[in-house]
Amino acid sequence: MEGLEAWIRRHGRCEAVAFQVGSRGRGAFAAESLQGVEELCRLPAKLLITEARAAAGLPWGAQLREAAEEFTGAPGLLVLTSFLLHEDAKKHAASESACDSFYAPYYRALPKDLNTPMLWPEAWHPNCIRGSHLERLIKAKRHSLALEFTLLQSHHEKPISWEDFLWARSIVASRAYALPELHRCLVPWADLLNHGTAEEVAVRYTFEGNADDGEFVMTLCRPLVANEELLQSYGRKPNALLLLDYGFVLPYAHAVVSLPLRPPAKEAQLAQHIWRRLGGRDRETSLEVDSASWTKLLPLWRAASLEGRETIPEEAEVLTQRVKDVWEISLEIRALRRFQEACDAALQKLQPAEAGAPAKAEWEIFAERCCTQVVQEERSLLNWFSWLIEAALSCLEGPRRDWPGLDGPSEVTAYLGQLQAMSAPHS
Ligand SMILES: C[S@@+](CC[C@H](N)C(=O)[O-])C[C@H]1O[C@@H](n2cnc3c(N)ncnc32)[C@H](O)[C@@H]1O
Repeated sequence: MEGLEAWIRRHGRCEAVAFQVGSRGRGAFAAESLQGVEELCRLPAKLLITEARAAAGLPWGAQLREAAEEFTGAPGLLVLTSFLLHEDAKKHAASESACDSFYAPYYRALPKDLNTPMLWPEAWHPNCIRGSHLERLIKAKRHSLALEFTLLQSHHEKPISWEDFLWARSIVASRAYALPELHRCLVPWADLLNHGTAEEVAVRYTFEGNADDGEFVMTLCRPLVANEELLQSYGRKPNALLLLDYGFVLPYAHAVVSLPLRPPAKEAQLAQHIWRRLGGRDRETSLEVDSASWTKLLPLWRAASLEGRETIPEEAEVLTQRVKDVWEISLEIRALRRFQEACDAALQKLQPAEAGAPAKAEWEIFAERCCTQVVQEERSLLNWFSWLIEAALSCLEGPRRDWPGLDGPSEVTAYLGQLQAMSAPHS
């Protein structure tokens, strides 16, 4: 760390921060009590490994970028990974070994051992994640990593190992910033700050000036007492994504599940027409749903629940609009039942919470604890959906004595909105 700080001070500025190991691992702490808005670091552009600089530093940079654009939304992450491999950064991580790269002080401050699902052994598959959304995410990630590795191998002059690739890819996934001016980039010093919730975050950052000679500036945005940890935000992410890219979970973060959504029957022309107008796919798809987005799926479930008709009537556009809002009580009941069936099916697929062989290694105990928490959150979210649907159905189907004034679907929706606001599962 001293080498990194000396390097930063030679080229830019960093203030008032001490690096220590705390409850979140190594992190940045207030060296003294800090009041008001204070500049914590000012880093000239040349200290940042931007995707443009990485591409320029690789003989195959331009071709790799072009090829990566074909199959990933963030090609810069692959270019940065390739650059770390080309620079042999892993060899210098957490070591004093000789390195003639300009970024040597940064590489030496990088962690050698990481624990994210990308680095879990391929065969390691904890029982608790079977059937979960988390399992789908991990499988999809492994699949895309294999494709990325093949792409990098076809560009690098020297052979690269799978282990080195996974290390470099995990470093980039867990540390790269996305700055509007520079796109993806590694920012030495700043990337030592751990992640906190919106209430905990104590810094904000910006890039001033142009890409070649601008500066990355991090500022304090609330007072801190001495030794308090300085936290930044990695974005409002569900625990499944925090686990996937960063290898940790928060005690309170929102859960996500995937629910199967089946298109209406082929012969139900009107339903098919409305389904497609709403963006529904031709085949069964799994949609990611959380406690904030579930209502956006209701129109699709309504469309899928429409009774078949031979032809598309002239008023089909009007009907599409009605399906987006709440239309009629019987349709709403059928749609909610479909939603409930999808939740039940997803719940059935989850393993009992206590399943799983006892873990041995330290990384395994930690990984299994994180997985168990994420899957428990999925289960809670699915149970919460079921509870909401039950509340809605008893409202729509029952005598509605308890809720006088709830006469039509829109009142029911408003009522559900209130229930949702009061009871959303935050943990
Ligand atoms: C950008 S780095 C932060 C610095 C890192 N702790 C280090 O020693 O280099 C991101 C990594 O820090 C750890 N981390 C960040 N925020 C965390 C948190 N709230 N709880 C636990 N670990 C956290 C995770 O290992 C994550 O992959």
